[in-house]
Amino acid sequence: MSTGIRAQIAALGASLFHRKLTFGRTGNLSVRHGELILVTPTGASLGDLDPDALAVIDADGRHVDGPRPSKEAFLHAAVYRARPGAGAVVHLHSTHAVAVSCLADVDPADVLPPLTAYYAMRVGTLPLLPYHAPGDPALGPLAEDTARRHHAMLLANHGPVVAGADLAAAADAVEELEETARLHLLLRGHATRPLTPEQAAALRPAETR
Ligand SMILES: O=C(O)[C@@H](O)C(=O)COP(=O)(O)O
Ligand SMILES: [Zn+2]
Repeated sequence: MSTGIRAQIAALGASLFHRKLTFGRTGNLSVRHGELILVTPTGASLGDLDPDALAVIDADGRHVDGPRPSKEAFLHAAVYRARPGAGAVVHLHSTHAVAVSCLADVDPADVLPPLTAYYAMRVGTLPLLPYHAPGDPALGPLAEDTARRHHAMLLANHGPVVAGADLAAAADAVEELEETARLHLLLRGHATRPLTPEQAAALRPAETR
């Protein structure tokens, strides 16, 4: 499968890891290539991916080739099935988004307010999916259903999962999500003035139109 895509996955993994957007051996990345999906192997550090050692799965999440895929491969496959326009999926344990995923007083239909235009453009709405242990396939149907309406979702007590037309778009969105989570926590206890529903709707991400 394309060496260019493999190199892009490794380069993005290193960039995310070195900017501390995920830690240790957390997070996973995937890219759709025709009928198949290239996904990071389980137990790998995103900071040290070998482009020649990525797993290949099919649309049902079944292992086709390469090393053992991420334990979230079923989740990536579910998002691709729900979103025919998605070309890449990114899952991270980015600190502020994880912190927000642990808050008790959030609206599970939309966890973060549209504090900035870029958040409204790149993320839009962010549903919270109930806690499941990492790799629990029971999350698959729920993620698939949610992904039909949302390209970004937050796994409770875990982290974000974001789809994009390509890796760059998915990375832009997950980075914006992380920065907005950080702003949201910085602003807790302060009166804030998010975008109005009309202002946010006018900037709704193309992925959700
Ligand atoms: O949180 C987890 O365990 C996974 O969601 C994760 O981030 C890393 O798992 P692998 O992709 O199986 O290494
Ligand atoms: Zn995870």
